[in-house]
Amino acid sequence: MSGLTSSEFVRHAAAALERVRNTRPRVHCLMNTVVQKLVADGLSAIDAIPSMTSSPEEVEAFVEKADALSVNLGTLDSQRRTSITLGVSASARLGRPWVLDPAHCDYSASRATFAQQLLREGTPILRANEAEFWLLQVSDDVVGVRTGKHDVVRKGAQSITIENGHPLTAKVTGTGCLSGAVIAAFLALGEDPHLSAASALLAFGVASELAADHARGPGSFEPALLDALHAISPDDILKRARISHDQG
Ligand SMILES: Nc1ncnc2c1ncn2[C@@H]1O[C@H](COP(=O)(O)OP(=O)(O)OP(=O)(O)O)[C@@H](O)[C@H]1O
Ligand SMILES: Cc1ncsc1CCO
Ligand SMILES: [Mg+2]
Repeated sequence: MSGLTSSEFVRHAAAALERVRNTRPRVHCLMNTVVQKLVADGLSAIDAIPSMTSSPEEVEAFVEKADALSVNLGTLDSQRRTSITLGVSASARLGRPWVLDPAHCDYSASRATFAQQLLREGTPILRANEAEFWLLQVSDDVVGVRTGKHDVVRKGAQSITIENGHPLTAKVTGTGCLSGAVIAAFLALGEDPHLSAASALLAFGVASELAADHARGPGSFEPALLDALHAISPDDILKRARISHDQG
């Protein structure tokens, strides 16, 4: 884990949350049409600044203005393919960090092929659920994030496992998509991408636990998660973190 002990990593994550709040990174999202609002609200709640437009004519200008890009393939159509291709190339050209969520690439061979092509542009972070993750190949310099009961953040032989979280998170559509956008906000700090991705997921997992304390089910969990992303403090991370790591 880049030479850090577990407790050093947890302190890094707590401080990274504070830096996201203070620097207010701009995150451009090429997001599926199902969960645009949740993703924009979740980014705003952690004090990042979202933009969501996806027209091919404008995408390069928005990527240029942003500090990081979050790409999601959930509702791919031909215009979105064009916008995503342009956005990802601009990101790689400008050296901006970017995150790929290959949503539902396990349902469609053409989507999986597209995801695999995109992963060759720049040095992205891959954020995927179990089924999607195992379908794609990532090179050793790409950080691969597999979410689920535990989130595993791997780079080459090194991995960090985040045990924080709550099962209700999986009952709200789009929390995985939002976790990818939150990773992009942490990447915008320009720090080690492996640590940034793991820090983002630790903050997200702890926020999920805080939210669950105020929820009666998925319906009340969603707004509680936004409240928790707004309220979560570095201290919550220091007190609640449950992680393990493998140096490979
Ligand atoms: N069993 C579980 N217990 C706790 N947290 C979970 C569980 N399963 C998933 N999560 C959390 O729920 C969020 C969504 O993860 P998931 O792997 O379901 O992504 P996804 O399928 O891409 O979601 P979506 O497509 O709805 O955005 C992540 O923050 C993950 O940590
Ligand atoms: C349900 C669904 N369908 C396309 S995108 C999306 C939300 C993220 O999975
Ligand atoms: Mg998904």
